[in-house]
Amino acid sequence: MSELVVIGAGAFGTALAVAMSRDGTRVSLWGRDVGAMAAMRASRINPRLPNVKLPDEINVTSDLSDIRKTGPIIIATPMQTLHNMLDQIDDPLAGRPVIACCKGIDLKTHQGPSKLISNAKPDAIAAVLTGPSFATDIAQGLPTALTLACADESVGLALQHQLSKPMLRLYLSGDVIGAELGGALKNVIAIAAGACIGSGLGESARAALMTRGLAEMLRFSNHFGAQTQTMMGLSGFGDLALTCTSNQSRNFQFGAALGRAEAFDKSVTVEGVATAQAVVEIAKETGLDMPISHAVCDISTGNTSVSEALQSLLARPLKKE
Ligand SMILES: NC(=O)C1=CN([C@@H]2O[C@H](COP(=O)(O)OP(=O)(O)OC[C@H]3O[C@@H](n4cnc5c(N)ncnc54)[C@H](O)[C@@H]3O)[C@@H](O)[C@H]2O)C=CC1
Ligand SMILES: O=C(CO)COP(=O)(O)O
Repeated sequence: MSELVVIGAGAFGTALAVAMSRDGTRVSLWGRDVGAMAAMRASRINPRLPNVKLPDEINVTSDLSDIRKTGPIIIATPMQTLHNMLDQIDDPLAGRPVIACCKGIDLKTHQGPSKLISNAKPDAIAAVLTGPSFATDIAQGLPTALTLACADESVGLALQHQLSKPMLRLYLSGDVIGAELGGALKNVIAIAAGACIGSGLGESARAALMTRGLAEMLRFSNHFGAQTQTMMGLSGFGDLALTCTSNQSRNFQFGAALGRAEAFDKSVTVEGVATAQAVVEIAKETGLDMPISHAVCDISTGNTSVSEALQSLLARPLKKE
């Protein structure tokens, strides 16, 4: 019987644990909050996914030593907590695949999840699982397709086969940088799309933002060696399309609240805010032109209003597509 560890018992970690356990795989689902994990163990319900019962195959735990069990490790904590999370794991995880689902760029180091993993655990095998998928859809067993990216082709192939399920199709890629940058950058553009709709600018404007946003994603990721094909696939265009057009997306919801000048619940995970800030800092260092990310950084930190940000985007010099 295969085994798997999922670190991070939020919506996404729990959804993946449920999906993976459907074929009898034994999953250890780790969360940091001892009380919340005890409650989840008793009720078999995660309040973030209230309609989904956790199967018996899932061992809900707050004991990090449970990750010593065999099998790949999936990390589904928010991006800005990954550095600290890896520091808490005292095992070197030698030879173990460590698969990040975090979508973002670390503000302190300007690195993505795979680099943080390789720096902290040089003997582990870093991989990334990303693409268009809401936790609720995965947990309910609705059809979903994701990118699994791993630089080690044979490990990637083995993971693709182990983690693909009848309703969860994993497409394999060797372009780890491209896959993780797609997931990080689409959140920034989704905030812009939400602000556009929330402030009543219309769906044509949103389509323009998505298209020019994709151009920004390509410019940025190509600079760091990503392949264009990856950005046009599930982890780039696919996730951009989902997140910019669905009210279920928290990044979209946050942008929409900004557009309507409404308050937003600070406890909700909105990965695009810190990533926009990291992108602006990286753009300053590299000279990359990232106007939408600049606008999102300014509106999400309260430096500019949505209408001022729009005016500055519209006032840019006309250029070739
Ligand atoms: N929810 C979704 O539909 C999807 C989420 N993701 C990604 O998965 C990652 C996690 O997102 P969600 O599960 O949705 O977030 P969530 O807000 O539902 O859960 C986050 C979890 O991380 C835990 N956490 C917070 N700070 C922590 C720390 N310092 N150390 C350890 N654990 C900590 C929280 O207790 C919570 O259980 C994000 O990067 C997100 O972009 C990816 C695909 C879909
Ligand atoms: O990444 C996601 C879907 O693929 C989830 O998006 P949000 O974090 O914006 O909710």
